[in-house]
Amino acid sequence: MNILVFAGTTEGRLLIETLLDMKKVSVCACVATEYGKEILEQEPGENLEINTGRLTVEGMQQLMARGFDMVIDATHPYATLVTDNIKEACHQTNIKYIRLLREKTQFGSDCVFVENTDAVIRYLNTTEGNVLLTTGSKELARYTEVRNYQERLYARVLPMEPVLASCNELGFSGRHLICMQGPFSCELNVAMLKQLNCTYMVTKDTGTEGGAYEKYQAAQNAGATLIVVGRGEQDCGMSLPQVIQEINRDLAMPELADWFPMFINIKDRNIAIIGAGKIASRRIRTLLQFSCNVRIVAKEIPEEIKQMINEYVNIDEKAGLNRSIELLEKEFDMEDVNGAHMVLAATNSREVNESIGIQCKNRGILVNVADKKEECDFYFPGVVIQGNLVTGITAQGKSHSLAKKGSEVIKKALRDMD
Ligand SMILES: C[C@@]1(CC(=O)O)c2cc3[nH]c(cc4nc(cc5[nH]c(cc(n2)[C@H]1CCC(=O)O)[C@@](C)(CC(=O)O)[C@@H]5CCC(=O)O)C(CC(=O)O)=C4CCC(=O)O)c(CCC(=O)O)c3CC(=O)O
Ligand SMILES: NC(=O)C1=CN([C@@H]2O[C@H](COP(=O)(O)OP(=O)(O)OC[C@H]3O[C@@H](n4cnc5c(N)ncnc54)[C@H](O)[C@@H]3O)[C@@H](O)[C@H]2O)C=CC1
Repeated sequence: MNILVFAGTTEGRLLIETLLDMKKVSVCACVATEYGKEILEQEPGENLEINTGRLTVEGMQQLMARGFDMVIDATHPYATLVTDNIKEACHQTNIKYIRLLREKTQFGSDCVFVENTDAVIRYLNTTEGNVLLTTGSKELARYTEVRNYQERLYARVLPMEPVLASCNELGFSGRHLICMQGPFSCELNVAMLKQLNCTYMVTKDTGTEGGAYEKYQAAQNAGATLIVVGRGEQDCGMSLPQVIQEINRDLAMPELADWFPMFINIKDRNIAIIGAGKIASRRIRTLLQFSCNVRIVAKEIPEEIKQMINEYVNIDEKAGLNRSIELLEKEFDMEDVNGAHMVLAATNSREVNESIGIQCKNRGILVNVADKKEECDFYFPGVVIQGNLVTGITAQGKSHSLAKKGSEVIKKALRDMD
């Protein structure tokens, strides 16, 4: 089973460790930063691949096109934008999405709960006293809206060069900036609160793994008030044991294929290809290696296809083959598929392809619609021929690039065969 994990968090690391201990599981882990990679502390090996860098939705889709059984989103509970992007990419590529979410911390009613950073700033502006900010560097700029922020606020951030620079730029420096990597024990938090004389501490609900409970205890011990910023809409998800249970259930299920390979005799059968672009020409090249009659219909037929046809006509003549290869340079109409046993709709017009699909189905002609798998009666496989061996491979419409890779592997394997 191939699992794509968006990680970079403690629970992501725990999940990956558990997955790598399971048999039959390969993991591709995506982390946004080098720091996230360090958290992982895992050496890439046969069952683990690590990708570093922030991906766009398109980048995620491209990666997912390699064919994964599921995607587990173990990004930070406050990383709402990344989560939206991962969900969108899963939706586009039709891959199962699971949100791994840390459990919420059980804070007492002596905390102040606010919905977002705006609300923290509003609240702090109604109070006095020093504040220890433990919400990270990303939203630090917003906190400059707190009155006397350079005197009142103390920021605790990760010890990374760019983070330090941006904090300094905002006016957080010297005693007011603590660059340190957690985990922070209750005692350490208490010591910091006391040393800096803080009466407030701001945190997100980063869950047990994020040390939120240690902050709560510390605030209580140091006589400070903990201000908790909510998670917004990110409340739905599974815990780590639930995710593992789900994967184990999927592993136990037999994998049933929907597409059965079948070899049919197309000698002297009529095959019509509508369109003569990049996709059609790839398929024409494949079909010409079979003994079927071929009719190509396209508004414009590129010179290279005409040349390819001429070469085949010559080969056919020499070999005494009596099949027809026709080129019709015209706008498509339904007359063009009269007598066809099989049709490939590969124009660049959705409307034309859809209409070809519908009309062929109505007339009982097997049809392939290159831009919409749901409208296909059959898929065009990756075809490799060597002597009497004919192979066709499909990834069942789940990953076109996987089908392509499979064909390449077969081609090489057959070439290397004695
Ligand atoms: C379902 C199927 C139906 C059918 O057409 O028969 C289909 C559908 C679609 N393909 C799309 C895209 C791409 N397909 C390829 C490659 C191949 N696609 C092939 C077959 C199939 N493609 C059928 C079964 C697939 C399966 O087995 O899983 C191969 C095997 C045979 C061949 O085409 O010759 C050949 C690889 C073999 C080789 O190269 O050797 C590439 C890569 C490339 O071109 O380099 C891309 C672009 C990159 C990408 O998206 O990954 C789109 C979106 C179009 C859009 O966005 O407009 C759809 C529409 C949809 O999914 O609904
Ligand atoms: N199944 C697959 O593997 C893939 C499918 N596609 C899809 O396949 C389709 C074709 O892609 P390309 O070959 O790259 O397009 P293209 O733009 O290279 O070629 C389109 C062809 O259709 C012809 N055409 C357009 N309207 C026509 C009409 N009314 N009558 C006759 N001919 C007409 C044009 O003359 C041209 O030859 C697109 O819809 C694309 O989304 C794209 C990538 C891979």
